[in-house]
Order: sequence, then structure tokens, then C-alpha cells
Amino acid sequence: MKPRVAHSDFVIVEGLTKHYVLSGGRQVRSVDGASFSIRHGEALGLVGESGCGKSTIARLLMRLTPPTSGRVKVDGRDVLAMQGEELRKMRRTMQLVFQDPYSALDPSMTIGQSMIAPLTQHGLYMPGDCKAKVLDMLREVGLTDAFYDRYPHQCSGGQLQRVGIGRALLLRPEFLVCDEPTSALDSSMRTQILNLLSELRIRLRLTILMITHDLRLVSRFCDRIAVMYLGQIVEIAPAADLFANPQHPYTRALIASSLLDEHGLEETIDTLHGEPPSPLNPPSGCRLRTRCAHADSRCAETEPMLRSIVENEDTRHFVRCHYFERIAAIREMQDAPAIATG
Ligand SMILES: Nc1ncnc2c1ncn2[C@@H]1O[C@H](COP(=O)(O)OP(=O)(O)OP(=O)(O)O)[C@@H](O)[C@H]1O
Repeated sequence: MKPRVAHSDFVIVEGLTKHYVLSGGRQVRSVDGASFSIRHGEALGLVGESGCGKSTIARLLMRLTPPTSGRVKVDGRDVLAMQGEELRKMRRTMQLVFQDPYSALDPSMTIGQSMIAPLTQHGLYMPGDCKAKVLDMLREVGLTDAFYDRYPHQCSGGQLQRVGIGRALLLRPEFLVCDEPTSALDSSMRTQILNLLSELRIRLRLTILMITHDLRLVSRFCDRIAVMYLGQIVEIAPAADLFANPQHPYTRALIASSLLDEHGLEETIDTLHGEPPSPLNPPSGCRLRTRCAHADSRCAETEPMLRSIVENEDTRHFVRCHYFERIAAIREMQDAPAIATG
């Protein structure tokens, strides 16, 4: 069961943009004007094809790379403006769980040494208490005390991911960004790690951004889902709403292709054709237009905005699509009462 979430935005991201500048001055538009919010205790999924900019968003939120522009507020504080001690303290409350737990650990250090390092760095506990805290955390993530003295190469992928989660949680963060935390694992390990994260999320009242290309994972784990295409967020909706009532042609194609994979279905009208264009040279107007069956001249000329699709603010369903706007306008005209004449 998903926990109830408090109705206040804990994380607010506005117009977040990252253009990497290559030698010769060409720009990779990895993230372009991403805006979203995450309520306190909520899990937001961020999905999209490889290369659409998901990990760049994680790196921007964690201040691992500077943005080109935009704002990030966590618990009311402007994360991108922070410096020095304030930034160091903030970093403790925001932790990243990596896709590949092996590369996140130093192979020459034992698990215990790797887990104690951030504790010592942040001075959270007296040095004599650190080992006991690490052992408590190992148990909390389902590992025995014996793992304290093991080296990464003596652990399986699932065990290492438990270590990675434990290491992030030792600093008692409030906001966890999980970047493909299960994609390096086999399916039974994947389920175990997801169950562990679900349980810890409730127990520790964590706010989570779950980055993945696995739609089944987000449908099980997340309250809301943001769909990304070529650097932009194209749809955000509550998870159940997104699957029952997807609006953006890209979201519909993603859901259709995951069903194709799962059930071996025939190709449907909602599948996209071709590969995504390069973020070095994205299409004008709507970025999906070169692959979208519904695109017309307006899609090439003007960029659609991310707009709320319902009056009821609580539903929080947003779409960035001219085709959706056309269809919605037609439906509105059809639903309007006829004006009596004569
Ligand atoms: N340091 C960098 N310099 C130049 N381009 C970069 C850099 N980092 C990422 N990119 C480019 O930015 C785009 C977005 O990359 P990103 O890793 O954020 O995508 P992603 O959606 O996380 O993909 P994946 O699921 O494969 O990890 C890609 O085209 C990538 O090549």
C-alpha cells in the first residue's frame, strides 16, 4: 500500500535547464526547462527513453553539475544558491542511490569503512558510535553484521545495492533520488530492493524521486509520474491516472511499448517510429513532432507548454501537446449545450 502524503510541496523545480557546451561551441540540450514538484512523503517517478535527460536532472538536483538556468527549492530553501557550510548540510539531507552500486563503492575499502566515511565526514555521531550505527543500518537493509568486514567483490549485486541504500540512509536524508536503482539487478533482486525501498520510505517518511525507464516499477512504487522526452517533461499525472488515461502521444507510445514487451502484442497505432533526434539539434516546436502521427504545421512552428488538463488542481495532471489541446477543444465544443435559435 502506498502511504498517504502530506499536501505540501517539499521539492520544487522550476525551468531547470542544462546545456552542455562541447568543444567548438555546439550545445547538448540535455534538460530544457523542466518544472515539477514533489510533495512531502511523495514518490515521483521520472521516466523516458535512454538519453532523454533523467540522470542529468538527478545530477542537477544533487549539485553534481551546475545548471544553465532554473531553480530548485527543497524544504523552502534555494538549493542552487547554497554555498559552503549551508550546502554541506543540505547535501546530507539529499542523497543519491546509484544505478551501479559497485562503482559507487571503493573496491579497496571494506563495506564498514565505506559506510563510516560519510558519517565521519558529516560529524553526525561520536567516532566511537559510528560502527554501531553502521551495524544497525546493515540490519535495517536486510544484511548481517558479517558484511561490515567484507569487500565489495565479496558481495552480490543485490547485496551491494542494499549497502548503497544503507549508506545513503545513514545520513538520515529527507529526500532520496534513486537513479535506476534496480536496473543492474535480476528480476527477483529487483523485487526485493523495491520492497525494501517501499518499506523504508514509509518508516523513514522519505520524499523520493525515482528515475527509471521501467514503467512497471514506477506504477508499483510511485504516487505520480513525470514523463520526459528529449530534455523536456511532456506529461505529469498521478500514477493510476497516467496508466488509465494517458494523454500525450509519447506517454501512450511508452505504455504501449511496455505492453508489447510484456505480452508480445502486435504493434499498435500508438507506437512511435524512428529513433529520438539528437539533443544537439532538437526539432523546432514540439520535440516529438518528427515521430508523432498527429503532428501538424502548428507542432513545427510553436513549442507547446505544459498545461493542467483539469480544473481540479488536486488531480495534478499536466500535458505538453498541441494535439491534446485540439482534441480537448473539440470535446469542449461537443459537450457545450446547444444554443436555441429562432
Ligand atoms: N557531460 C556531458 N557532456 C555532454 N553531453 C552530456 C553529458 N552528460 C550527458 N550528456 C548528454 O545529455 C543527454 C541526456 O543524458 P542523460 O544521461 O541525462 O540521459 P538519461 O535519460 O539519464 O539516459 P540513460 O537512461 O541512458 O541513463 C544525452 O544526450 C547525453 O549524451
